[in-house]
Amino acid sequence: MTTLDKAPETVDPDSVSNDGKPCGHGRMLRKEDPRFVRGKGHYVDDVQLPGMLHLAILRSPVAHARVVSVDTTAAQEHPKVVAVVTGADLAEKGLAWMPTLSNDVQAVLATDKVRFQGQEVAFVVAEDRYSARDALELIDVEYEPLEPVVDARTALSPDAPVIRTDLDGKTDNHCFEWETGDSAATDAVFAKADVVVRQEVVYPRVHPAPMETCGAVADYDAVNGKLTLWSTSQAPHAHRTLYALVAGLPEHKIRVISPDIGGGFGNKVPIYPGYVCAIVGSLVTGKPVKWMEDRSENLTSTGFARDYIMVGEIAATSEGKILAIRTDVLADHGAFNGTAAPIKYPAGFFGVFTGSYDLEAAYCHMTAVYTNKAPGGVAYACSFRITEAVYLVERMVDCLAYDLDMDPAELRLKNLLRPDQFPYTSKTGWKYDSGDYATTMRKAMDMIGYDELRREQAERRERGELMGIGMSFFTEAVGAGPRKDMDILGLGMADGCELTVHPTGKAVVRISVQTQGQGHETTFAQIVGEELGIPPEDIDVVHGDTDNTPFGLGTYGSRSTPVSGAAAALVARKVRDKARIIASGMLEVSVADLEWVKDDERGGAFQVKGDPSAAVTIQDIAMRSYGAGDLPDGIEGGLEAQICYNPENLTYPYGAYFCIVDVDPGTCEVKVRRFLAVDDCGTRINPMIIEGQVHGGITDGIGMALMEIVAFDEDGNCLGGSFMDYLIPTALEVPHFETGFTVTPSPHHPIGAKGVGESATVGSPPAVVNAVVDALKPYGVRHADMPLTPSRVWEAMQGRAAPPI
Ligand code: PCD
Ligand SMILES: [Cu+]
Repeated sequence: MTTLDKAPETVDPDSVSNDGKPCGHGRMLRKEDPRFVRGKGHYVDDVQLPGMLHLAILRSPVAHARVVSVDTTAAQEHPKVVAVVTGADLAEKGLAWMPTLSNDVQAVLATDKVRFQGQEVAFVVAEDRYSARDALELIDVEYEPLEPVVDARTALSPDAPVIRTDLDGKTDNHCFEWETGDSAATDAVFAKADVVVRQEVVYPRVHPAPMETCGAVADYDAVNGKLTLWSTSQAPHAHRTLYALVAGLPEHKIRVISPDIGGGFGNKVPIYPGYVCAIVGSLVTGKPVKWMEDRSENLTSTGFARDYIMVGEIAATSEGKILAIRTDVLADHGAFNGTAAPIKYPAGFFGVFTGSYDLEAAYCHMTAVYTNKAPGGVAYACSFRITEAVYLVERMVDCLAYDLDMDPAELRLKNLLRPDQFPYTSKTGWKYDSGDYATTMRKAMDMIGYDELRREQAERRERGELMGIGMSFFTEAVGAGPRKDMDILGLGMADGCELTVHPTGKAVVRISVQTQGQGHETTFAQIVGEELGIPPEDIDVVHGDTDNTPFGLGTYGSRSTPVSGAAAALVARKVRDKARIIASGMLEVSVADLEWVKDDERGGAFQVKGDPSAAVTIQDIAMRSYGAGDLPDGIEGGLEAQICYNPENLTYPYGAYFCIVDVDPGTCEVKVRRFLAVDDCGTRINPMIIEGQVHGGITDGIGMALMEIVAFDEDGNCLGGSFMDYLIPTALEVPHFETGFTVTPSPHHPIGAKGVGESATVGSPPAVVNAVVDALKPYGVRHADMPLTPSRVWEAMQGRAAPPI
């Protein structure tokens, strides 16, 4: 069902739920913003504790070397230094290595070797931040250089030095092998196809680069045996459990607090050595210890994203019916596999590379390798590798359009899944919950004025101008996930939620997910408010503190709305069920005689069927639940509930994106003239927040398509270690954003909502690249790799392969 533009007049047409009723309170200003715009946000670096010490990390200047010796004598003598800790010190405590969230191990501080430039080698704890940094220079490390492995393509060659000598019996740089789909069936379809298109497509290494870098303040209270850790974590509960397992501390004696987070984008999902160092620092000094990265440390040593070399093949009929897709991927995971992905999915959700199309067969084979680069493979605004998958398929479809000389919009419309095919099980086993793709695609084409733009393009081409029209149609799988298939290091991906309505009818909802700027304090209040008829202003959302919130797996992969959002709606319904019983006592009727009504005047109320005068509001009921007088039999006092929600399936948001670019034939500079995103994320809780999310994601996508890359020289030196070298887009590089939407609610989500936080980062890079390649069509360009900097555009126009950057 698509409730496109079908909302009744009285309802904010921006926000309708399954049954056409308003959901939440629509466009509500964010409750957290008054704090942020007045500089009253409270971030990890704002934490100041009495007697707090400062920690700085010594990092490897080289990519691959044996650590011969680490001499800390001079640093220890620095008057303000309190402690210096090396890998050898940690090894004595059994803490030199830690598990990663993808079942690998990573060095906290190097013992045997350094494996990437920027790797943690030792740390200093000093009285102030400056002294800690100064003292790093007094540590003398002797390195015996080893040949670095920089290029994933040669990592498996027999003469490549073995990076992970720490792993028992390891004789090569192989990380993992993975496949999905049906190889034989796919080969058979390819054999009979009229057309086969093949293209190598590289998604370069990029960095999430959140505004706030990573950091922690650890405070170990030896008297009570309690560790409090303020940290920049997108997943405080999961982190706490891992600290308990690794350090052997009792879990109830660990409190992880994620205060305000200045952007996460997947970068704050992993546990970094720095967090562990801060904990060790506090344990050994008995004082609170703060560690805060600088920008360069963040860019060179924390979780990068992508780094996939993909060879795609698409089989089709000469009329443009896509039959099958096949791909072979080489994945560069850096020195340690630092991806965070559900354990059964080493390549994340890359299995959705079949896109939004109706295929006969599909197959993917992937090889992942270790290289002497920073660890990662994090899901940067991407539900576990979906960004890469969508980029591959959307680039391949455009290559097919090029080869068949077909219009790429027409080609997509011909192949999109039809509404009657949902729920649709893809050839790689993903169950797409709902969709009406063609409606969304047509709406986007109308909004952008597709036919008119093609006419304009033809005219401009006559004049030698390079105008490009690019598009993408994407489907994501977000909301990990059903615990039967998904866990991170053994932790099932269900989320708890607790709701308390106070006697005066104000409420507190405690959630396990962690906002990093998405506006959860607003939208979760809206979800509960909608269910109970309590104004969202009267509902406080508590998050980011393991002592005060229920267990859950955290925020990434756009899972908060699909999982915790569902939990919030259901816990509110549980409270409402209890309220109904209390109301039946108050009104002296049976429960069956009551109906739940919501209106502007009263908010929410239970009313005797057919008698609007006999009603009690949720606020009346709350007071009664705590107040004097008897409650119905078996009903305890108070109005609260808790649940743990295990999603039945992921949710599958989708969208149709259009990008218009102009390429200067002289300078080869790309200017994004227009960008339109039409998203379908099911029921929209707060359209204003959704638009903000989409604006951010488009900006990210333009950045990746046109300028972002973490490159390395042949010695393994990172060439993107500052914002002078690692370019991110500013307001100057992005156009005015155009957005639209359709609403196809998720059938299994209690309010029909799907995630949206990453949609635009997933959908926009292929739209931008497709636009640039389309602009270069007169030069016979079928593909060019990101980032499409002027030099790469120039090379493509010369008919040359892209040079390394
Ligand atoms: N339907 C719907 C959906 C949604 N929503 C909204 O919107 C938002 C979002 O959501 P989601 O989609 O659910 O998501 P989340 O989970 O919450 O979040 C996450 C995401 O989010 C995004 N966005 C953002 N924003 C900001 N500001 N910051 C940040 O950091 C960030 N990050 C990014 C990322 S990257 Mo990953 O981590 O990579 O995986 S994942 C991610 C929120 O508020 C909600 O509520 C609404 O309203 N409706
Ligand atoms: Cu990804």
